[in-house]
Amino acid sequence: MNEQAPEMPTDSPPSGFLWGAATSSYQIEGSPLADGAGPSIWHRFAHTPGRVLNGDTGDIACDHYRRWREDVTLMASLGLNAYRFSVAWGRILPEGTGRVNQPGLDFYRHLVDALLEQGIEPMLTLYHWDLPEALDARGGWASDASPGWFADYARILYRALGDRVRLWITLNEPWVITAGGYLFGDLAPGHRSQSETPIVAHNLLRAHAAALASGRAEGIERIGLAVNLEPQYPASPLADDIAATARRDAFINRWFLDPVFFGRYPAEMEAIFGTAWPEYSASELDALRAPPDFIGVNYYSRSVVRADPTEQPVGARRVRQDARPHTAMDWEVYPQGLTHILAWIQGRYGNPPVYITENGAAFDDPPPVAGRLHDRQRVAYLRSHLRAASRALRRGVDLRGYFAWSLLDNFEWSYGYAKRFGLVRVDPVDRQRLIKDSGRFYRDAIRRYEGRA
Ligand SMILES: N=[N+]=NCCCCNC(=O)[C@@H]1[C@H]2[C@H](O)[C@@H](O)[C@H](O)[C@@H](CO)[C@@H]12
Repeated sequence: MNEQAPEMPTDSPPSGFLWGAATSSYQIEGSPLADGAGPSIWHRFAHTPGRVLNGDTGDIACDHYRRWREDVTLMASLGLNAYRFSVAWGRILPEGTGRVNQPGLDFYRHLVDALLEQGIEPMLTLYHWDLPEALDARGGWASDASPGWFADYARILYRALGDRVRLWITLNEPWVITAGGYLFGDLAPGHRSQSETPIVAHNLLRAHAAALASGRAEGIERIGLAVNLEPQYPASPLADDIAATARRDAFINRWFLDPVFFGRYPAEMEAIFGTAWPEYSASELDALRAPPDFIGVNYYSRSVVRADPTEQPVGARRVRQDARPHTAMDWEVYPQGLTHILAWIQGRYGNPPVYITENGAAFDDPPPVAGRLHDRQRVAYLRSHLRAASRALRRGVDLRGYFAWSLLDNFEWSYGYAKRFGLVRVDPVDRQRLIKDSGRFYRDAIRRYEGRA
């Protein structure tokens, strides 16, 4: 058996299924201030000593801002029929509001046109963490004005690209934006405030609702929300561990989806944040109800949970499953969790359309040999998770597509370039692209699934 051949069930996916790869602006583009762009909070954060491993920044990254034509050709050679990317807000509105920077709009219009010419469906994420620095100086996502800023920015893009982009995502991972940027402080803007955190989360939900409404007004029909979801499993049947697992499930998985689908927060949130949890009126909560046309699921791993009062604010911690394989991020490889979380969405939120908008793994890749890079662990990860997605399809989940994270090795936030998720290697010195075995595997899997193998 050819070890690269995908051992996957032969049941083919629904017609029109999207096979893509995903990236984000700050992680791949480089040239953060080119052609009139304004700096983002990640430009400042990365240039702040001690914030990013090895002092890495996104100043060059994958140099995609200049190599985007080459990268579109690369996507076509992989047989992708879709590509998920994000727009850098500061390229469009250097000050975050007000004056539009036409060269920024032109960059994304050229990219979209090149994708369409290759038969690749663009999926545009409006916000993937790179808030304009000028808006952070005005309070950022903690500001009551932030939903309006976001809706105005979204409207400019809907009007500029709405005739050629059919799939839109408002926010990428509001949980990570909130927890990483405002609670734990490992991501930009690097705050550590229990009182600020629920306010930021509420403003992000208001911003999603405002961008959805402004999209509807512009006739945009398919607007989603991308969330990182991580199934939580109790470490024991002890009541304390069961309760801790429910709290962590609310904190990670239901904090944002329940408001947009039900117009209410999970009951556990008040217990988690205590007096820092604001009082909300019925109308404030109902204003959060803004069900997306699809859910983007970013799946990486699961957690096995034990109660731990020292781990605040949830009073729960992840228990490492030492006997199981882990990625270079120390995340357990657990493909079953993908099937479980997709079935959970199906049951809880009424079987909405779903795209797996991110799934992949960082491993310490071996060096290339004779023009090949044998990333066996990543091939195994992809194979097992594509099979897990196939099992969800068999259970009737309305799964519309799969986007591998990531197309390219790129800037992995506070880890810099030390963690590599790409199907394609990017040389740290000259940024030359080299398709890894995982990229070849994915290409062959697409052909087989689409019956072209
Ligand atoms: N324990 N544990 N488990 C998993 C926790 C996942 C939270 N991080 C993400 O989802 C980020 C998402 C981001 O969109 C992308 O920009 C990042 O590059 C990838 C890789 O890090 C993922």
